[in-house]
Amino acid sequence: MASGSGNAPAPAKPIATKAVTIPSLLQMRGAANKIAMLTCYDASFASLMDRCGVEVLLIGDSLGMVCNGHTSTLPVTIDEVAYHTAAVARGAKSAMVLADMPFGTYGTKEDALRNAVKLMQAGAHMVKIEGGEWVADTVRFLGERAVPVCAHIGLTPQFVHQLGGYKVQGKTTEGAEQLKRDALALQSAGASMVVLEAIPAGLGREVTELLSIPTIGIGAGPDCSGQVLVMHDLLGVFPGRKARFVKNFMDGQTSIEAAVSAYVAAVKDGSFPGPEHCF
Ligand SMILES: Nc1nc(=O)c2c([nH]1)NC[C@@H]1CN(c3ccc(C(=O)N[C@@H](CCC(=O)O)C(=O)O)cc3)CN21
Ligand SMILES: CC(C)C(=O)C(=O)O
Repeated sequence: MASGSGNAPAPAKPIATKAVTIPSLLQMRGAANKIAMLTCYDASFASLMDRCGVEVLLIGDSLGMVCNGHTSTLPVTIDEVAYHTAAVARGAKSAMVLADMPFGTYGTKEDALRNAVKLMQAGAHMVKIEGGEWVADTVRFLGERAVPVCAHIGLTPQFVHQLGGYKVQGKTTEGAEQLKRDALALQSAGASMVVLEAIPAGLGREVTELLSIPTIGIGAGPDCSGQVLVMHDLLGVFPGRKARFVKNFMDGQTSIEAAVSAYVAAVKDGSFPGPEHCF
């Protein structure tokens, strides 16, 4: 307790008080200051997460599963993501707003630009695209037209039918080599960040060391530049099967704010993910 503070309680001080930007995320990566990302779908949670110091709010196409009860992300439309993005953008003060490009919205570069513009005009600061080397041209095309891109490789849920389920990727030597080629191609194309989903922890570390842009892991081990979770998993309210990388941060907490703060603290101090959350 600070002395001489009188009777007035100290006002709750938000951790992130300055706008999170692409340069500030790059700087965090360089300083080994872990980046905390969470999915977010509405203004009230955006405000809460922002106050708790979450640096990036992802309007994930997971919204089709956690908000709408679909069994995959494929039914999600660009207008649905734009609607939730506008809500999150109204609630966020400092956090970066990152919006997912849903299934079927970036098949051609022209489609990608037209749809990304909808998300940027709804309030996104960056869009996320699933795919490797083969989407690098799209990443470059968007970047050249003022749309920053976060790439997403490893387990890419829009490919669920080709992958045969939500399975760990990059387990074979060939798979791991392809993932590294994908990561480098996406960085060269101008990606500002890359999400690594459900890959062996060692590969998550290797890809992070290979790149100079931030890597954000979900089931990709503790050595990524940051971590992301679906908020319904963090709060223990998703009724479906839990992936290995999920941790319920409500355990032992009495408020959502405390749970989100515990997540941010655990990402920052490196205690999340633990070995039990890794592949
Ligand atoms: N609530 C929720 N959380 C998520 O993380 C999430 C969604 N929904 N919807 C979109 C995708 C789907 N995701 C998933 C879903 C399941 C697993 C899963 O159960 N994986 C197995 C891997 C099995 C293996 O190959 O060994 C696991 O045990 O974790 C992984 C990612 C991630 N995303
Ligand atoms: C699981 C995260 C990374 C995501 O892409 C989503 O929420 O859709």
